[in-house]
Amino acid sequence: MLVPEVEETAEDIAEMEIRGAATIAAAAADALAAQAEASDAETPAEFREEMRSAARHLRDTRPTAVSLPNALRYVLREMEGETVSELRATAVDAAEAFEAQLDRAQDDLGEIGANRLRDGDTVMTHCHSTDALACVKAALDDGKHIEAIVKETRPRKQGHITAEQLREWGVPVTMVVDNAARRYLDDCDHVLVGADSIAADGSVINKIGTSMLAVAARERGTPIMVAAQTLKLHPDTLTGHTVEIEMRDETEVLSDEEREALGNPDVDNPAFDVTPPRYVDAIVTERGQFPPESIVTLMRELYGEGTTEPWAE
Ligand SMILES: O=P(O)(O)OC[C@H]1O[C@H](OP(=O)(O)O)[C@H](O)[C@@H]1O
Repeated sequence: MLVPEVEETAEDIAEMEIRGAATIAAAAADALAAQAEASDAETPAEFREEMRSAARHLRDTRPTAVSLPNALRYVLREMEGETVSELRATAVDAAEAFEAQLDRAQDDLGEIGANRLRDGDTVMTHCHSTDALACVKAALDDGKHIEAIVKETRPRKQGHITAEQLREWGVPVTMVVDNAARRYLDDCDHVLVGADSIAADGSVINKIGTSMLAVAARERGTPIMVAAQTLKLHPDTLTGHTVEIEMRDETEVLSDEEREALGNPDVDNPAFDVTPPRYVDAIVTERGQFPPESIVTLMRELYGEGTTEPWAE
């Protein structure tokens, strides 16, 4: 019943071939459009059930980045009609509209974030975030000179992706291991990170190590800026739900051979952590910059008091 694009996208998200909250959201919307286009469902009910099933399959890949369910929700909600062809057309249009909105939001967010960066500033980054990099790009486009201290970000070293992108834009980059962050904070004007989810109390759920970085940055007096388009706002947290932290495979930390050589210790590999709002100076969205404690007002405006699960069986 599921088209190959849905199966492939789900596998690529789970394996992190497709990664980064915004990129995952766009790929999921694309996969739903592919399902709609290739479906051979004969009745509207059958078509709707196929789309719900595709959404469930995509949603079950990774639990933490809310952009994934937010993308699926957007497409399923916009899908309407009395016939299969109407449902198909509205689903495909919705996926396109979603992706266009996502690109626009990232551009707008970048412009706003760039206002915080002055000519000559140095930013410290953690992991790889397209929303965070959009702020640097907009600052560069404004003619500002920006330098970067890029944290490696173990265990998957996504700092390498950030370094590569920044070098491509001509930004001088210094790579450091994660443990060197505090030593270099005095040389930085901002800590700049993305987010996988933002909770209603302003907590930021981002790549493991963000909270340690934020605590150290607060202690050094370096401002912490989180770039997160509104797609990252987690509506379930309005009704008291918490955000599930993904635990990834232990072999990302130690290979089987390394582990055996150490006498088979237990290994935990949480992919994300929670940074409390008191360690964050600003959450930059496409709707403006917010102190973390006031993000709930924007969340209510956009999502009401919570959300439904349009993919439920
Ligand atoms: O949406 P954008 O800003 O690109 O990325 C947001 C976040 O997604 C990534 O998670 P992962 O690498 O998928 O585990 C990082 O934690 C990054 O900060």
